[in-house]
Amino acid sequence: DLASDRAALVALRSAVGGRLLLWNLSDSPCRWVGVFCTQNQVIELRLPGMGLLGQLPLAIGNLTQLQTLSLRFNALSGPVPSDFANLSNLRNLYLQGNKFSGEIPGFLFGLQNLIRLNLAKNNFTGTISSDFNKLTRLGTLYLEENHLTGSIPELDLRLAQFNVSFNNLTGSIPKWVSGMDSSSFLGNTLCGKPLVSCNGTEGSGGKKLSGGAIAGIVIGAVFGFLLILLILMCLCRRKKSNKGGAGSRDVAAGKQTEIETPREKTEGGESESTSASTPGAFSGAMVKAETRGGGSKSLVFFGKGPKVFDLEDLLRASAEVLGKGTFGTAYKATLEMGVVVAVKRLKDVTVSEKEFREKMEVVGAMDHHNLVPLRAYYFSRDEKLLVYDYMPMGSLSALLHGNRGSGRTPLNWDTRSGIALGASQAIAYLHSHGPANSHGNIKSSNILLSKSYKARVSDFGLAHLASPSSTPNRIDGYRAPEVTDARKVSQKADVYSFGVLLLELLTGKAPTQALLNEEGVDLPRWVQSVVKEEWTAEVFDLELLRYQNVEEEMVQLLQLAINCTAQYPDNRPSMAEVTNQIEEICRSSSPEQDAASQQAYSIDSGAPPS
Ligand SMILES: Nc1ncnc2c1ncn2[C@@H]1O[C@H](COP(=O)(O)OP(=O)(O)OP(=O)(O)O)[C@@H](O)[C@H]1O
Repeated sequence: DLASDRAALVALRSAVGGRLLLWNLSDSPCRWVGVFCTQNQVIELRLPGMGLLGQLPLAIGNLTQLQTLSLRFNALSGPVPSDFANLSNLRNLYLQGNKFSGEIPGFLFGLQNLIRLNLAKNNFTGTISSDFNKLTRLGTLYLEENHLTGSIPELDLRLAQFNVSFNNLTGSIPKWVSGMDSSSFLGNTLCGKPLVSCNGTEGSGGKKLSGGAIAGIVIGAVFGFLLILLILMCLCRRKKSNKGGAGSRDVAAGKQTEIETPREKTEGGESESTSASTPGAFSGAMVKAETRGGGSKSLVFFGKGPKVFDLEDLLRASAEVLGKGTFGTAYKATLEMGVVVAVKRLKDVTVSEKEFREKMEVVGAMDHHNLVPLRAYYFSRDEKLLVYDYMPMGSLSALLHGNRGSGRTPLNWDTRSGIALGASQAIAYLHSHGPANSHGNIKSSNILLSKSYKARVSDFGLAHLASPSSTPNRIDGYRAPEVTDARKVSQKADVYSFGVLLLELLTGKAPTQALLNEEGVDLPRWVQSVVKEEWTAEVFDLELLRYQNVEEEMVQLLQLAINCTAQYPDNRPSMAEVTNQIEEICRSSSPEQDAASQQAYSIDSGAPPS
């Protein structure tokens, strides 16, 4: 019961101290940092980097319902206490980054429910026991950077993740792990696939190179680098001279406009564009608009800077369809002076001209670095055009779901959590302008990206202008259950949509794709059903799972997403609260995280976007 769980935690606190000393003992233990309960029982204890010092007492073993125990990156030493044998419900054990010593204790092999075991970066000695075979559910085994000796035993496990690098292991790599990356075995005296074969004839890693060969490689690499540098410099010069004096500055924007070659179309069925720009094609449609609309109207600009282009310039621009959305078609328009903008032609606008202009004034006045700014608009009876900054990196939807094949750069935790934070800040900013201010259409194709993968929320306010009949099904995956009229989306409904977006970031699944899955459930319900069973890896995007050390942050963000997608609006947090929580999650993953994920990248050679 909770009283005995509490006693165990207090005993732990007095033995290893650290930030556990900040626990408020007069509070329920379920409210202490790192302690997670279900039905008045502690089921998770997550204490990473809490400055815990010394030997663990016999205490944690009393937390009999514990499913996840994380003590990673502390200064815990000595043996793993024997009462861990009582943790029969334990699924995830993270002890990496401590100074635990002694052999890998035999009682761990009695924890039949273990799915993830991370003992890396400790001082464990002895051999890798064949008793690991008893852990039939094990999917992750990390033992790197210890002092383990002997050979890797023949086991009958099907592991998704395995690493024994930088131990003192010898012998040949058994077949059951020979499909792992060579980096899992480096720093030992091992041979066989994926390292060099044991008779020294084939394989990729492990061959000793002579001093001369190393010198040759270094010199070659330096020359190669210089050559690439030279080519890049030439290319830059050519590009500059091509541009000539053409204004690449969007003066209306008051800042540099990013001019890009047409980007790859990755948005599945949503884009109907060819990648070639068509000079005049865009203007054709608008000339019609201009003549039919009366001809005297012009673009209404926002922002303080001078207006570098006018309607005439826009008419002459080459246009390329970016995609068809709920409210019309989006174009990439390249103006003759070189400025690139995104133009949206709205359809089915139901509000009056006065209402439209008032709404545009509100939208145009929004100024936040995580919003795509509305630069100008045009209104006539037949045509309504909105001019935005063009975002060359496309949308989060394309980034997450496009190009899932080989050659894709994995989207790492830092990038995803950074996008979540930026988007939440923009939405919280919109909400801070009064309770009637909501976005109304939060989804991954409306989260655009800057060159440095920072989130820019677009399409703010458009939902309030469109008729409900023009709202296609595909936004349903994001829509809160209480929303019946797409023009009236509350702030709490925005929070719901944002929660779905977080789930999309964490699972890599499109909400619309989840709608079509075999069970016919939506993304929030699917995640909840998986999570209810246990906090397994199953919900997370495989690309994220490669970076083990962020799992706690991932779980925290998952919990937040689940809170945001609560069925009843009152049970959802406010957007300001959501932003604060994401900030905290990002902060807790930063310092120690950076070093660890850098390491993961260098092993995977998947360069993180800066
Ligand atoms: N400012 C922009 N810069 C670059 N690409 C953009 C810009 N605005 C929209 N896009 C892209 O153009 C395509 C169509 O966008 P649009 O907003 O019209 O539709 P949507 O996002 O699919 O749906 P909805 O209309 O419901 O927002 C999307 O792929 C979107 O990412």
